[in-house]
Amino acid sequence: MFEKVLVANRGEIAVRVMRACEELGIDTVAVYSDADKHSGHVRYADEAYNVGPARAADSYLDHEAIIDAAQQADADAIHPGYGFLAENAEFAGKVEDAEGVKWVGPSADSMEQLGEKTKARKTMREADVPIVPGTTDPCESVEEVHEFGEEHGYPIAIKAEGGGGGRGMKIVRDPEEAEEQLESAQREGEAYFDNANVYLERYLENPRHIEVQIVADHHGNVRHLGERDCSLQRRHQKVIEEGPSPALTDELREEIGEAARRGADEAGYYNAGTFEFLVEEDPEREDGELLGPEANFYFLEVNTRIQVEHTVTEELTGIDIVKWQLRVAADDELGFSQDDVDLEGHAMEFRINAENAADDFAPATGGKLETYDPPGGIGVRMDDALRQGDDLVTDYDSMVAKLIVHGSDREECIARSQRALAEYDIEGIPTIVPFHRLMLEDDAFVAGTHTTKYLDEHLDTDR
Ligand SMILES: Nc1ncc2cc(-c3cccc4ccccc34)c(N3CC[C@@H](N)C3)nc2n1
Ligand SMILES: [Ca+2]
Repeated sequence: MFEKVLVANRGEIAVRVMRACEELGIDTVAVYSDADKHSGHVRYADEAYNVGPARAADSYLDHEAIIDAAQQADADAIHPGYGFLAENAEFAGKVEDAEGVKWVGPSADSMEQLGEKTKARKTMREADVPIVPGTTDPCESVEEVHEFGEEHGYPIAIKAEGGGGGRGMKIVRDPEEAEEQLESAQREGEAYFDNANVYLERYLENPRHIEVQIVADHHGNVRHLGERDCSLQRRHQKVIEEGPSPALTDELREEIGEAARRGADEAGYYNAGTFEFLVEEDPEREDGELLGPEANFYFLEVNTRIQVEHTVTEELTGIDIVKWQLRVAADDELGFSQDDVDLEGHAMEFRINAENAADDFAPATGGKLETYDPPGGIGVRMDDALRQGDDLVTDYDSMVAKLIVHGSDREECIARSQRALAEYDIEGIPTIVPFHRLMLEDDAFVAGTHTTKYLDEHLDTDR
């Protein structure tokens, strides 16, 4: 096992990874930009290295600065967390090539193969995993869009091959829009992902967003750790994630989990990853009625990294996913079989963003944590890097903490979440805690019938 690991990230995920290291007896190295000199992840680490100025491109995204810090610290491995360089195949390759430093994540090859959506779709098709009906090669012309529309009907989703998370996705609702949307998707692909290739999918109007956690080692062992339902989103940003999904029967749950496992196996994937699916809602579904094996589910894309919401799966299974990432990177075999994976109860994760929900979720522009008094008690987990008196760092992502709650069932989880959110006392910066308190009283959310569009359709009007 590694003796020292550098965490190439900041905030809550950096502390999360360092906690796993501590428990494995591994020394921790933090990197920080000038803006994070007094931040929580620096306080937590055994040693810390400045990697540059506040601008992420000159610090957290600077490949050489991070690798230099790892070599200065004589670290055995680099864990990227999520965001920043976590899915950057070029960086992963450089780390693997750097003398004596291991990459804690999937192979650079996997990141390329599965990060490129058309390739990922081809691989899934090989593994008999249903993919969203559409193309697996780049779309070259607007005629192709029209032909696709003739065959599959409208609406059509035009997606950037290098895209993900909703970036570079355009919807074509009738033939006249095709040319403009095609060019726009190609331009965005070029601008955001340096890849103008786009592909076509039938656009599902009101799906649920279900994702399956995968953990796999270098010895061919591939496990799925059940699903998370990420349907409560606002402008493609997840707000509350939960597991198990309140909409699936055990049968459909097992089918989707096994499909993800099969897909990961086919791709020769290792370390932690998430396979995203869309599940078509049945508009006539009544309260309490669940989506059974007759429901359609389709592979969407793979996230070749640990995700923000991995905590939901950890609370349901009792499996520390980050520790397994470290063990797998050190060439250990997975210490559990698929049958050992057992989901217990219900869990929800509330992203605590420093944003003002009343002002269209505008990110805070600064502030000091005059009061920081997070909740506790049975079934309540706080993942953050904050303490009272901290100045808010606003140079990066607005998510400052995660509240994860576990209960014996969804009802207890909701009641416990309401109790925890009522206890959560943060003064000095705006956060979306009040918004989460409201969500827990929303009929559709409490019934679990909300789909991916629910917030976008309801927020911009009545709140
Ligand atoms: N063919 C097809 N049909 C419906 C889709 C619906 C989503 C989607 C997924 C999750 C939340 C959404 C919110 C508004 C609009 C779309 C979504 C979607 N996403 C959004 C982010 C990225 N993970 C892929 N792709 C889709 N693709
Ligand atoms: Ca994604």
